[in-house]
Amino acid sequence: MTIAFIHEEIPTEQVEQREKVLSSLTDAVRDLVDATIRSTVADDELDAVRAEVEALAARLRAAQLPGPAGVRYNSEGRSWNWGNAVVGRGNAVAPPVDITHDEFGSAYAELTLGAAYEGPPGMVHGGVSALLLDQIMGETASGFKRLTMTGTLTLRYRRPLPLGPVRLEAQIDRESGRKITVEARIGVPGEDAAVEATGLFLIPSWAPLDESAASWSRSAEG
Ligand SMILES: CCCCCCCCCCCC(=O)SCCNC(=O)CCNC(=O)[C@H](O)C(C)(C)COP(=O)(O)OP(=O)(O)OC[C@H]1O[C@@H](n2cnc3c(N)ncnc32)[C@H](O)[C@@H]1OP(=O)(O)O
Repeated sequence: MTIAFIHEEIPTEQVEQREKVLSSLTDAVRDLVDATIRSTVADDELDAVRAEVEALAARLRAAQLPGPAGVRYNSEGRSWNWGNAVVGRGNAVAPPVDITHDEFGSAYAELTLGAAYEGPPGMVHGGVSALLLDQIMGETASGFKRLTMTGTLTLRYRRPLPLGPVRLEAQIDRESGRKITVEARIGVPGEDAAVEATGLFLIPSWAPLDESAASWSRSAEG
């Protein structure tokens, strides 16, 4: 098995410009998804919109990567993972989340979950809560200083979480060698947690304990 981080020598300024433009497109596509779910226009109008959307997809397919976007990095230490299912700037399926790391071992995020993330009527899908928690916990364990992968994630769904504004928080609870235990929660801001999580994150045996993306890539391929 190879987990490859891709070295691509694009200047950071250019990466950031591309990310800005791509993020705007992603936001527009998210809006399209929400509009599609909630639209009540007539069937022939839905059909006309479908034709226009297909034409837009064909324009984007004029130049494509051969596969998924992967995780890329340049020699200035800038990395980007625009296809990531949770934080990918080019991924409109991903919830619109920005994770803040206030200090090593602690992170939080606030975002609004709309119609695209519904499970029980009017409530956030339990898998969406798990998705967001896994990402914030993994980033907290990693701190972008070391590669961590989810080993075991345990969730307790204490109460339904309404669609709308939500807040996530995560902290490292303890660590021992390659094992990092993280505690986290998601809920309505200012209220008791709707979902509490405990996760065991592992620094894989093939990865260095504390290194850069370049060495993760060499270790993973080697
Ligand atoms: C840009 C960068 C962004 C960096 C920011 C990153 C944010 C990422 C957030 C998203 C995270 C994901 O979705 S990650 C994707 C989901 N997770 C995965 O796909 C992981 C799949 N599993 C694996 O690849 C592997 O099993 C590993 C890496 C987890 C462990 O393999 P290993 O390193 O060879 O470890 P191994 O020798 O087997 O075991 C070492 C010790 O850990 C224990 N152990 C092993 N597996 C588990 C387990 N699943 N749960 C509990 N404990 C386990 C063993 O019992 C042993 O304990 P002892 O005998 O020593 O006591």
